[in-house]
Amino acid sequence: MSASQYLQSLAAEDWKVATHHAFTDALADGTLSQEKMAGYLQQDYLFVEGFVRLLGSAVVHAPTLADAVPAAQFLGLICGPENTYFLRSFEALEVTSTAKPAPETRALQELMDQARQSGRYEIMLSVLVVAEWIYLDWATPFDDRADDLPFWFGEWVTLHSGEGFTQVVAYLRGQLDIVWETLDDTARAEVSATFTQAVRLERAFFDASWAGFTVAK
Ligand SMILES: Cc1ncc(CN)c(N)n1
Repeated sequence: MSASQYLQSLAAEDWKVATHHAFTDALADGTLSQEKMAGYLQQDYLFVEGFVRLLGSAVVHAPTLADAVPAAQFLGLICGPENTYFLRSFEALEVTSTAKPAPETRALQELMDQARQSGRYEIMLSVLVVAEWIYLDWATPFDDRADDLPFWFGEWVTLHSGEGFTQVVAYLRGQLDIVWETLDDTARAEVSATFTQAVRLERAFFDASWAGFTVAK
């Protein structure tokens, strides 16, 4: 078992709920209300800012150029097509791009800030791996439906599935698997705690999205 598989197994219950969630099921079959989608995207856009800073920091801390390049390319995707997707969605759903962070969003923002400020590559990777791997897991089974949905649903599935995104997750997991081998028991325990907390917070974010965030108009 790889280190990333081992870490996933530590959070098996939250992982299962987060990747088979009523919220993402409804999103992918197009039955999610526009109100809930708008609220989710507004909160998620607040997540993206911290995520970009964290991913940028991982680029800085990658041991070699070869290790940094895939993360830097992924950064371009987030700041390009994904950022544009958010802005187009806000316009189409007729809501503003700015909202007040909900408690579940703040918890994720704090975790990302802590990971970035730790200055430790393995802690940064723990949060990044969870964020992207969970999305790959829930979105992949719906990959073939994306074209039949309004773009704010369909493109969200497409951005988190397919060959390119599968490679992003494989790269992030691979980096974590490699660095894990260099860690002592204390550092491994810290990575495990960060990883399981990240899974818990991702699940809580979907739970709150399904309950419905207040939408800023
Ligand atoms: C909360 C959250 N976690 C992960 C992802 C995937 N990029 C996201 N958009 N939002």
